[in-house]
Amino acid sequence: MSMFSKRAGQRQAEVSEPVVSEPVVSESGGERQAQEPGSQLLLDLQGVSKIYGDLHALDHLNLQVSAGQWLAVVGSSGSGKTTLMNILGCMDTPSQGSVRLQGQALEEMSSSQLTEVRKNVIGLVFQKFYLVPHLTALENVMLAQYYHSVVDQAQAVQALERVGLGDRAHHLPSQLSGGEQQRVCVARALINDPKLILADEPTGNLDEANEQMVLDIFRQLHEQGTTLIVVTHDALVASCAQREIMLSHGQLAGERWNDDQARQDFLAAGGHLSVLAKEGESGSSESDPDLLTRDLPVGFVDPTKAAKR
Ligand SMILES: Nc1ncnc2c1ncn2[C@@H]1O[C@H](COP(=O)(O)OP(=O)(O)OP(=O)(O)O)[C@@H](O)[C@H]1O
Repeated sequence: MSMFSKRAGQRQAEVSEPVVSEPVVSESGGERQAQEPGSQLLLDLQGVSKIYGDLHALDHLNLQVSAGQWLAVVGSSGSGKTTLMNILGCMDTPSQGSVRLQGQALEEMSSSQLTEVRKNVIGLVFQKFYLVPHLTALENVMLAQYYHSVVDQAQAVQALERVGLGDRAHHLPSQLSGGEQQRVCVARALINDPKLILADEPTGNLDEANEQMVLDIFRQLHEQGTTLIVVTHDALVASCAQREIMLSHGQLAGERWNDDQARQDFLAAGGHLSVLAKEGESGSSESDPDLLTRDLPVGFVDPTKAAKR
C-alpha cells in the first residue's frame, strides 16, 4: 500500500501535489520578516540544526505549523523525528537556529519560562514516558495533575472516561493491556488542555481497535482546535493528518497536504510552503526553488528509499 493511501471516505485529499515550491525567504533574498501581527502560526522553526559530533540529527530545518493544524512527521529510522519532537517539546535545544512558539523564541526563554510552556502549552504522548507501575491509572493521571498544580480527581476520572477507560481507573498498569496503558498516557497528556499535542509513535504496538480509539481522540482534539504533531511509521496514521512531512537525514525531504482547506488556512495564517533542501547541500533550500520540481523526493512514497538518496 502506498505511503499515502487514503482511508475510504476521508476528507478531500490533494494527492496530485506532493511538494510545493514557495520560497521561505523574502523576495529580497534576505531573512524572512518577523511574524506579521495577527498571524496564527503556532510554531516557526528557522534553520534548526541539532549536531552530535559529525552527525546532523537535524540539518537546517525550516518548518512552520499553524494553530489547529494536524501534522504527521514521517521518515526512516534515524531521520531526526524524535530529535525534532524533543526540541518542540522544550526537552532539548537546537545547536543552531530558532524555534518560535506562539511568536516567542524558545532560545530566549529562561528555564522557568520553558517549564511554564511545558506545563501550560504542551501535552506529550511519548512512548518512553512510562506509567508509574505501582500507581493506578487514576493515580497516574492525578500525578500529572500534581505536576500541573491542579489536583482534581473528578477531572482525572473524566480524562480517563474520555479515552474509554472509566471502568479501568483503579487498575495498575500491569493489569492493563498495552493499548489501555497507551490510552492512559493520552489521558495524562490531556489534563492541562494543551494547545499543542506532541505524540511520538502514539499507536506503535497497538492493535487496530486501540489504534482507532487513539485516532478518534486525536480527531476530537483536532475538531476542538488543538494542534497535533504526530510522529509515526504507520502510513494510515499519517494519512489522517492534514499535512505530512518527511524527514531524511535531518532535512525536509517531502511535504504533502491531505486537506486543501488546511493548506489555505496555513497560507492565510502567514505560513510559507516548504522548500526542500538539495541533496548534500545543507540549508540551501531557499537558493533554487526550481530544484523542487526536478529533484522531487521519490522517497515520499517510500521513506526507506528517501533515506538512501
Ligand atoms: N544524544 C545523542 N547523541 C548522539 N547521537 C544522537 C543522540 N540522539 C540522537 N542521535 C542520533 O541522531 C539521529 C536522529 O535520531 P532520532 O532519534 O531523532 O531519529 P528518529 O527519526 O526518531 O528514529 P526512529 O524512527 O528510529 O525513532 C540518529 O542518527 C541518532 O543516532
